[in-house]
Amino acid sequence: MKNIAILGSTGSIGTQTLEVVRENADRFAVKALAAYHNDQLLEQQIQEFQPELAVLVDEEAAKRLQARYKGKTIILSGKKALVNAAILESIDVVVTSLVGFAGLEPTVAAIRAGKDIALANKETLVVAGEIIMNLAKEYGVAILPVDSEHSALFQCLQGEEHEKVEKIILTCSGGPFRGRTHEELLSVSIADCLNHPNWAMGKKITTDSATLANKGLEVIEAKWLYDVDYDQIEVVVHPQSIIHSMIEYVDGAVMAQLGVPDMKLPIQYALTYPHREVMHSPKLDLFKVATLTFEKPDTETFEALALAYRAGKTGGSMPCVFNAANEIAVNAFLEGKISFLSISKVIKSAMNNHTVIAKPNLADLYQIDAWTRNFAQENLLNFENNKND
Ligand SMILES: NC(=O)C1=CN([C@@H]2O[C@H](COP(=O)(O)OP(=O)(O)OC[C@H]3O[C@@H](n4cnc5c(N)ncnc54)[C@H](OP(=O)(O)O)[C@@H]3O)[C@@H](O)[C@H]2O)C=CC1
Ligand SMILES: CC(=O)[C@@H](O)[C@H](O)COP(=O)(O)O
Ligand SMILES: [Mn+2]
Repeated sequence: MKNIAILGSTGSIGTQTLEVVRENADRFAVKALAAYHNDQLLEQQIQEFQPELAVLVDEEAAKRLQARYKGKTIILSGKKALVNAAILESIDVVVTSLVGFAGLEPTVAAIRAGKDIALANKETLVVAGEIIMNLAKEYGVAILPVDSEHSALFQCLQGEEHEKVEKIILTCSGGPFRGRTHEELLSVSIADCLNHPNWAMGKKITTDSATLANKGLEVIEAKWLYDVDYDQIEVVVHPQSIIHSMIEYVDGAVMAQLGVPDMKLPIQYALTYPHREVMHSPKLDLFKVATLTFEKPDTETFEALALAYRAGKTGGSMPCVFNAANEIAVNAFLEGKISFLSISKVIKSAMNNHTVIAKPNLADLYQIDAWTRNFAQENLLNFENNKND
């Protein structure tokens, strides 16, 4: 029996992780659940999975739940309680399915407590990839990728010599605005942006997919997971999202992992690794798919991808700035405060105004994250007047 904690259990990855657990009740037990403020859904999850501990970061939501709930699960609140969930004695693996920089602190704590990490929260690796990978080595824990592309790469690497990797080919759906011009993007709505062609996901990552910031975050995530140079990571737009990524080896062989777009496979593989287990989800029908196509990404129109490469290649604290500015800009876009095209402008402006620290420690990263959020927030509206940029 593997005991798991799910940080972000009420979200897209969190609920799909619970589906995997439900279908493998003889293999997995849920010992800790955590969410931000969705007390209603968390309560249902507590009733069904009976964890030892449940956490709501939002104090008011936690009070509501504590007032209603009469069972044995301990309910804690606040940011620090996320760490309690991540380091609970009985846990073997922590699924990091919460969004954004908030994933960093509990992930670090979980690694230091010797827990394996099933990593969906890519922002953690973007911000602190070197620190996380070194900590994982030091504490002998596994970082198991949940992100579909990185799981595909992980699967393509099994049984192969890592030093024989020539390049990583990261596939990208292109998002809902693939093929659109700058002019056409001036007036896109929030609803258009949240209409991803292939995946049903949380709002933040869906917006990132539309700007191609998601692929940028994934380039940096791949760099740290698989220890390659940025020049070895190529992004290929593949609108069908059937090939989840590929590895080209030194002899020219290209290994790919294919499947229907369904996160339950990468989630289950991260939890059952090194074994494969039966899944009852729909399987790939190549006759139905019929055509797989590939295009170059348009990084002039979708500048966030180019900015992510720049942040990654600059290194040090710059990816932290990219991430924080993106988080602020995406929130502002989703609240209707800025236009779609301003998202990448906010990121660029924060990066241009940052003095890089070459080897930031965790304390530096917290400071830089806070500086960037503040800078981005104060400059959000600077770009709104120049709609024709
Ligand atoms: N969805 C997908 O298919 C994929 C997602 N990912 C990555 O997985 C992560 C989760 O994405 P997704 O599931 O789509 O996101 P969702 O928005 O659907 O869910 C986020 C979850 O995290 C909780 N949460 C949000 N903010 C905080 C916080 N500050 N502290 C604690 N908990 C918090 C939410 O709680 P509440 O509901 O209470 O607000 C919710 O449970 C992201 O890093 C994303 O990039 C990677 C690949 C695919
Ligand atoms: C399911 C998953 O892993 C997402 O990160 C997905 O890849 C988003 O798709 P695109 O960013 O390629 O549009
Ligand atoms: Mn992905």
